[in-house]
Amino acid sequence: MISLQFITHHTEKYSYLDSARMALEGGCKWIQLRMKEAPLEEVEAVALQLKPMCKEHDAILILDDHVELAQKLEVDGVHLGKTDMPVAEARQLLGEAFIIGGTANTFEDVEMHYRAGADYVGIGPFRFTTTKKNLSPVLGIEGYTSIISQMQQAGIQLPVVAIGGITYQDIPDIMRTGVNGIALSGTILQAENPVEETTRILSIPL
Ligand SMILES: Cc1ncc(COP(=O)(O)OP(=O)(O)O)c(N)n1
Ligand SMILES: Cc1ncsc1CCOP(=O)(O)O
Ligand SMILES: [Mg+2]
Repeated sequence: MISLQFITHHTEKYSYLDSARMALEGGCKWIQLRMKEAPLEEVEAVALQLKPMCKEHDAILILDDHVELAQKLEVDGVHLGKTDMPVAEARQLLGEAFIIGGTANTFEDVEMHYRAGADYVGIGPFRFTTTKKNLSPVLGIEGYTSIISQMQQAGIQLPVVAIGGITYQDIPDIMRTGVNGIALSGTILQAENPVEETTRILSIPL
């Protein structure tokens, strides 16, 4: 089965928690609670509701950005970008048991996260998306092919999750570049039935 990380978002129809619930009901086993611009107390309140839901579905729960909160709530890990706590510092604080992901847009970013002890890298964006502001340059298929090939040449073995504007149709081509998984938000939440869309995506043959 395809490795799918669902990134929470809120829309006119759905709350952050609804978005995660639908992905879990569709069979997703990895949720990233991403609540940009929400106060920490609000992130904590949603995380406290989401943690037992993820446990019930045997799914991993990581938080976007909030290292101390991840530690306090004993969720599974965090995802960190350029303006967040550095991966090495988060590793010091959290220890080996927590999953730590880092954002990359170039091979140099991947190398840095690898040396710092990240468990995976989220490489993107694949294409333009409105889900995130201040996007790095879009990578397209060529971008992933190039970064994966540089990783192989450098002997860097680190799971890669592709992210950013990815739709159902894109997945087979992206997976063929050698990435290990896909992170999605908008394409699931904009589907007529997000639960069914999650299941449909997870059923894509590898
Ligand atoms: C899997 C994954 N990859 C990349 C990102 C982007 O993280 P970051 O650069 O910190 O940006 P924000 O998500 O915090 O806006 C991600 N969240 N997940
Ligand atoms: C968090 C993040 N980082 C790079 S693109 C992105 C948003 C992914 O969401 P979508 O699948 O809706 O483009
Ligand atoms: Mg961040």
